[in-house]
Amino acid sequence: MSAAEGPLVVGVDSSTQSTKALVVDVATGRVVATGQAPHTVSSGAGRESDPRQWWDALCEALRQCGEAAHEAAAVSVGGQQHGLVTLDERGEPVRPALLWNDVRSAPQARRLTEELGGAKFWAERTGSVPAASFTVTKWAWLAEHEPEAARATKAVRLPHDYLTERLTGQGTTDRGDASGTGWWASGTESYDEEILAHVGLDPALLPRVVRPGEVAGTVRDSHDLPFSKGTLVAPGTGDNAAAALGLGLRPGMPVMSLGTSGTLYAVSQRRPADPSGTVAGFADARGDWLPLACTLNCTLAVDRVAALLGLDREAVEPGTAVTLLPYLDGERTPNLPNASGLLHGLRHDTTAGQLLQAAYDGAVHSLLGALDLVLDQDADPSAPLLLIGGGARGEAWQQTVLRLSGRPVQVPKAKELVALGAAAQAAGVLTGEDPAAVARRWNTAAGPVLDAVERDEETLARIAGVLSDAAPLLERPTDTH
Ligand SMILES: Nc1ncnc2c1ncn2[C@@H]1O[C@H](COP(=O)(O)OP(=O)(O)O)[C@@H](O)[C@H]1O
Ligand SMILES: O=C(CO)[C@@H](O)[C@H](O)COP(=O)(O)O
Repeated sequence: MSAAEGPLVVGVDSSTQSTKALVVDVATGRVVATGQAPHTVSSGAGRESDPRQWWDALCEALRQCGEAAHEAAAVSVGGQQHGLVTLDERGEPVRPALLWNDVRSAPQARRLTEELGGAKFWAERTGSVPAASFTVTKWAWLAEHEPEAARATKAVRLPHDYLTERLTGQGTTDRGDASGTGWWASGTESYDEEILAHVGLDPALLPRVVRPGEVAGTVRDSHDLPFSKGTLVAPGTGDNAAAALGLGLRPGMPVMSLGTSGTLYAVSQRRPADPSGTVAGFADARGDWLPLACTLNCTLAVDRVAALLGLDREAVEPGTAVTLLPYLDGERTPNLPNASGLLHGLRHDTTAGQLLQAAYDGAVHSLLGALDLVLDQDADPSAPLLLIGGGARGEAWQQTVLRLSGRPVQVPKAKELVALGAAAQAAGVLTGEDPAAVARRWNTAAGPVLDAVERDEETLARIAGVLSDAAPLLERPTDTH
């Protein structure tokens, strides 16, 4: 491998299942070294992870990157959104973090929405109607169910803030990740004191919101740190906002990300405020907006169905009239936190491969319903849908998205767009460039475009019909939730 042409930067993706780190050459975008280490997430009623494990995974991923990581001039961390990290006076976790896909705070989400002026108030004030994923509902759950833990909390952080702080020693966040808390007012771009007072959270416990392009700090002097002292640390952001940077996204370019979560989003210059709650009105990491819909059941749910059927994930068969709503973890889009998986239309001649195809269809249907909502009205309807995340590598996912969207689908060759976006942000603080322009210079979105096929309206209508007819069942809690 030839020597790097420019300075090196590190981009990190600390997502739900693992941490990935890339060392990237700023001049060319060439990935010089990579590393990856897994996390564990609790099963059962909640979804929790120990933040210290994210740090250990980061150190391990960087160790795998070798000497190149030590040579990096700047680093940035992208992380799974929304998770509630509670720290004591020594900066140690009070308890494991409550993750974005933990639906135990659904009652608090409903209650907060009602208590503070309803869905319209929340959408206009924070950009989003809080669902169980939002940090504010998790804090309300903690205060109600574990008041001693809430009292012991001396700092509240998001996952990417926690890792950034361990690098710099300073509590910081950015507008992209702050916009997923439910306590950040999108109109004024500041913490919302009324909402914070309502949930009994002292604003002094929150991190400073660093501006796009501003340096969050430098790597502090500590023997366990994998970087050289003085390495610049960029603000970092939530993983979806990082991927938007990593694609060099412009308004009108829709993205579907297929990972633990399914997400569908676009960049917009208009501040979103959807009172239906389908679209979250996130900020992006540059100064624009990132209207986004998110599902709780994506690659893990479909892989689980494949495992139950004893099939390889690619062993799908066409021609099904079966509907499978794969809501194994409850669901956020549509907002059905108590739901479980539902199967309708099973016949003697239904094959296992058709059942598997129905799981893919159900997962993709939930996301595509938000496509027109995340795009600006003047967006070109024939622009390709960018497909990213681990699932984008799968033929069955690609073909399902192609058939149900009716759009061309572009699959970027670059695999780790969240980590690349973080690297582009790190490059930005080093050179003063716009991170999205850095990513465009690196040509990160390049990849094959699959031609559009006629949209499968029949399947979309069948799934929508089952969803609507089964509403009372899907709202009913099952024993394990
Ligand atoms: N070739 C593939 N085909 C389909 N799915 C894949 C493939 N490779 C990985 N995946 C899926 O991608 C998921 C991980 O995606 P990723 O975007 O890394 O997740 P996250 O960021 O949520 O941790 C796994 O659940 C796995 O099922
Ligand atoms: O909650 C959301 C977005 O609102 C999720 O997209 C999380 O940010 C988790 O991301 P992955 O680990 O699936 O990438």
